[in-house]
Amino acid sequence: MSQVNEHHAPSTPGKLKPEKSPYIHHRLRIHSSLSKLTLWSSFFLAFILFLFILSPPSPSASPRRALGDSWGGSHWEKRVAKSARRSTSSSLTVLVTGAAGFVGTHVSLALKRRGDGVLGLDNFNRYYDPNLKRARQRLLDRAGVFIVDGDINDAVLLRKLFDVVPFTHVMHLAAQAGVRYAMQNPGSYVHSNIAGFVNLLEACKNANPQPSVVWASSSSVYGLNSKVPFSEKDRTDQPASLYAATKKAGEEIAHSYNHIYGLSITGLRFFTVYGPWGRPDMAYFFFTKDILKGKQITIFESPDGGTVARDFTYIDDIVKGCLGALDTAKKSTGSGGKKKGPAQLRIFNLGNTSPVPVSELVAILEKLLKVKAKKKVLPMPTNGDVKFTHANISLAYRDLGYRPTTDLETGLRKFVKWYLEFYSKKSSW
Ligand SMILES: O=C(O)[C@H]1O[C@H](OP(=O)(O)OP(=O)(O)OC[C@H]2O[C@@H](n3ccc(=O)[nH]c3=O)[C@H](O)[C@@H]2O)[C@H](O)[C@@H](O)[C@H]1O
Repeated sequence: MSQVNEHHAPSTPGKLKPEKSPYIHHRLRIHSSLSKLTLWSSFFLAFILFLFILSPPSPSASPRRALGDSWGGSHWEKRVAKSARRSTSSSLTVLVTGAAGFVGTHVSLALKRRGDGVLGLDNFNRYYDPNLKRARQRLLDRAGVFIVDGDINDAVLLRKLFDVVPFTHVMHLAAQAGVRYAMQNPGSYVHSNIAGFVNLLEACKNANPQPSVVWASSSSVYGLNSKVPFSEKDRTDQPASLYAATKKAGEEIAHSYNHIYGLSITGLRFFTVYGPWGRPDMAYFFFTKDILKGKQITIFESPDGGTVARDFTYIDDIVKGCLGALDTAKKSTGSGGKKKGPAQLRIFNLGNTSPVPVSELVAILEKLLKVKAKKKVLPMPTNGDVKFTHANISLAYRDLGYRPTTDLETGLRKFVKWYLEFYSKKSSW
């Protein structure tokens, strides 16, 4: 069969009506479907790109992690072992997850300063400014605490850490925090507060020796409970936010790992913790920033016009509660994933026992900053917020020796002092 393509006339020009041979017609059909395919696939790619740009920024791990940040090797293991080395045999050896976080930084410093071995773990995600986390990391580095850049969902990394260090305790503070953000990025709460917690407990129950676990639950588990002040035995089956629901789920997951594997587990229900090196996503922090910038702030009030109040708790008091929980934690009874006997399971409120209306918080900030706030009062949106929190701390008082001593004005004065120093220095960064 003669090979004719569209560039050559048929062998007998003139006689034949110049019509397309079936072959040429076939080739042209292929070309037009190819060009249609190219057109549609470029439309599809453009659409995917558009969706990606629009999707909410999920706090994935730090950019470096996206490039596959490496860990392991003899130098890395030496850094891990040195950081975790305790000063005496009666000291603790603690893995602090979320060590570059607000509470994690303060707890790590306090443990190291009293002679405990401390190793940090943090994924340096972008939920808020990673530069603040890196600044905290430098603070801990100067104190001799190494923070491994890793995720609590990384089972291989966790197993390696427990192979290198015989942790006596785990202070689990890594979490997706924030009541309102859960409506924007629910997946992040499942990733960190459910999957991450289970993965960490799996590593703990498989470890030999098994560590004792102390972890951060939240006052938000009280949800719509109206009996005040909140006691540990009160209802916690009405969470008002996904954040609260994941913390409540954490308490139930802790019960199952205690029951099956003999893990000693203590949950701490923190009540709106604030202080130097705090979280920029919390009201006291961004109110300070906005008041100094002359930006309007929104003060929520309850739908019936009443105030919205929180039992704000200063970080130094929280740290004492965390160390009290670590020091009174009984050993886990399991070994290599097998339970040998009943193990300790506890839950405590760590609050300040004196709820303060948000409007009062703002008045204190105006006084400390010497700037009048531009305020807008709005009914509290149905965004997961609750009208009030108020802690009964008699259990923590009795069992942990927990005695909060810092009132809101004193605590905010220390926060404002830090804020002005840190961000004036940062402006020179
Ligand atoms: O105890 C906890 O377990 C939680 O504490 C914290 O949650 P909250 O108590 O909600 O703190 P935070 O956001 O600072 O709002 C403070 C007040 O300002 C009100 N609020 C907030 C924003 C605003 O624009 N206006 C306003 O009035 C708001 O209605 C609230 O009354 C932690 O974020 C959370 O991770 C968890 O640890």
